[in-house]
Amino acid sequence: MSRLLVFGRSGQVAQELAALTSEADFLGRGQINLTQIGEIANAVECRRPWAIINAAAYTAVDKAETEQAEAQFLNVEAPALMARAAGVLNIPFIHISTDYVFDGSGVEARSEDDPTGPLGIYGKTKLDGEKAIAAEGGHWAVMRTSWVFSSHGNNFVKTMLRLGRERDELNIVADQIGGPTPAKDIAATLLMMAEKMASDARIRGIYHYAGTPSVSWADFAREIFVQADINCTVHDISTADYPTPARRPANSRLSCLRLQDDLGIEQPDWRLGLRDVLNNLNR
Ligand SMILES: NC(=O)C1=CN([C@@H]2O[C@H](COP(=O)(O)OP(=O)(O)OC[C@H]3O[C@@H](n4cnc5c(N)ncnc54)[C@H](OP(=O)(O)O)[C@@H]3O)[C@@H](O)[C@H]2O)C=CC1
Ligand SMILES: Cc1cn([C@H]2C[C@H](O)[C@@H](COP(=O)(O)OP(=O)(O)O[C@H]3O[C@@H](C)C(=O)[C@@H](O)[C@H]3O)O2)c(=O)[nH]c1=O
Repeated sequence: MSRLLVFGRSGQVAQELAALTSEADFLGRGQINLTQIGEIANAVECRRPWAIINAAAYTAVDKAETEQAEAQFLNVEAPALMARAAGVLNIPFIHISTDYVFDGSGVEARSEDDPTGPLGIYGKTKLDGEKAIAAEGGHWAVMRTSWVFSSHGNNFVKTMLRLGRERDELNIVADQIGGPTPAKDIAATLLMMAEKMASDARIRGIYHYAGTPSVSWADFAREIFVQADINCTVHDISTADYPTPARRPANSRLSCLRLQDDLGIEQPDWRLGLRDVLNNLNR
């Protein structure tokens, strides 16, 4: 019986996929060098999976501004090679992209067909990755998600838990709004999408999937401190008061109606996902 192939192993989404299924092979940095020509096609050919999920990426938003070549390879070239290898076997390929493909203007939730306009290198390479996958022409889907958190790897929740225990007050950006998304819910949705795609060729293209309700980073931090019972005061600041190498979108709201209509999948309430993550970290 053929298995699922996942690129990525110790990342947030990859670990949550591993927790949900034992019927998959996971290839992280220790198992495959994604920058080595031929390794992706070989890995796919010798395993002959029934579907491929790409959970590997270059995700360091600020560092990408100076490590453009690495970001380009991992976020554009490698996913295109995965899509091509999936096309050869005629199997579904699912990739993950980001709210950072948008320019963040306006206040409305963005739908899949809205114009893009990344503000930094990370977002630009993720957008170019989407386009490169589409150009391969196989049976592909891209899940665009946002503000991912889990008990594994690096994320805003873990940064806030560390800083909140060290300091009495923190200044956090309050004019960037988005949907925090639990990696566990992303993993479950990716598996559902893969299964559905295997039997229904109409499930293809870009799908938004983000947690609800939308909040600012500052309000997200406040909820983390309430749930974790940490005494740290959050002060609202503006993006201009927190300079970073990469610009980030002010409006990261994603409309997730397409996924609801095509697959019946609802947006997760991130506050419940946060409770679950905090419980796991406390175990
Ligand atoms: N984090 C976020 O807030 C968001 C993430 N996304 C997207 O979701 C996807 C998953 O993100 P997330 O789980 O947070 O990512 P992580 O940063 O937690 O994990 C990245 C994964 O990429 C793999 N990887 C990185 N560099 C290499 C390399 N040179 N060769 C092989 N593998 C490599 C890592 O491998 P290894 O297993 O060896 O460590 C790891 O599994 C990405 O496509 C990301 O762009 C979208 C929106 C928000
Ligand atoms: C630590 C800290 C951050 N911030 C701000 C900076 C930034 O605007 C916001 C979030 O910072 P981070 O650097 O943790 O998040 P960032 O790495 O930008 O998160 C993004 O990662 C990539 C991979 C994605 O695809 C996005 O969806 C998004 O999740 O919080 C403060 O205002 N005060 C602080 O003390």
